[in-house]
Amino acid sequence: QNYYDQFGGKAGITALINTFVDNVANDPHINYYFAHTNIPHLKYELVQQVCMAVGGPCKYTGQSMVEAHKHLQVTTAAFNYLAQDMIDAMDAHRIPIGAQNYLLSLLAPMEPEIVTANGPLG
Ligand code: HEM
Repeated sequence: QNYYDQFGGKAGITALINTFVDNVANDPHINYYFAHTNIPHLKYELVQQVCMAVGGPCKYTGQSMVEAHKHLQVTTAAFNYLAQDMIDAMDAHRIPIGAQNYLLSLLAPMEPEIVTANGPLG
């Protein structure tokens, strides 16, 4: 089974992103970043991005990671909390650990494009 199938195809990825965005919305460490965000649009873009990343028949046509985040002052701590919210969502959807690690290995290198601010500890 390829990674796209291990994520449950488009339906599985859509369900995963719904849970992930719910987790972020309920995460007091980072939810304030999304106070002015169009959530349905964000979900749409995330589904396309993750679907394409795991080899599915989708095309991400949203903003670059630099463009989407440059005004947000994202810290490394915020990035790590968001990653944990994704892990929790993948666990909740019983995504196989190998597929989880594959997606995380694609997200981790995006950190330097997204993190633009230092936290209180530098
Ligand atoms: C690897 C990690 C991440 C990925 C793959 C990612 C992906 C995305 C994508 C695809 C969009 C939509 C772009 C568009 O609309 O064209 C977006 C927007 C956004 N992201 Fe991220 N993101 C990540 C990390 C973060 C982190 C750590 C934060 C803050 C804690 C964050 C906050 C936001 C916000 C607030 C928006 C909406 C911006 C707006 O409304 O203008 N993201 N992200």
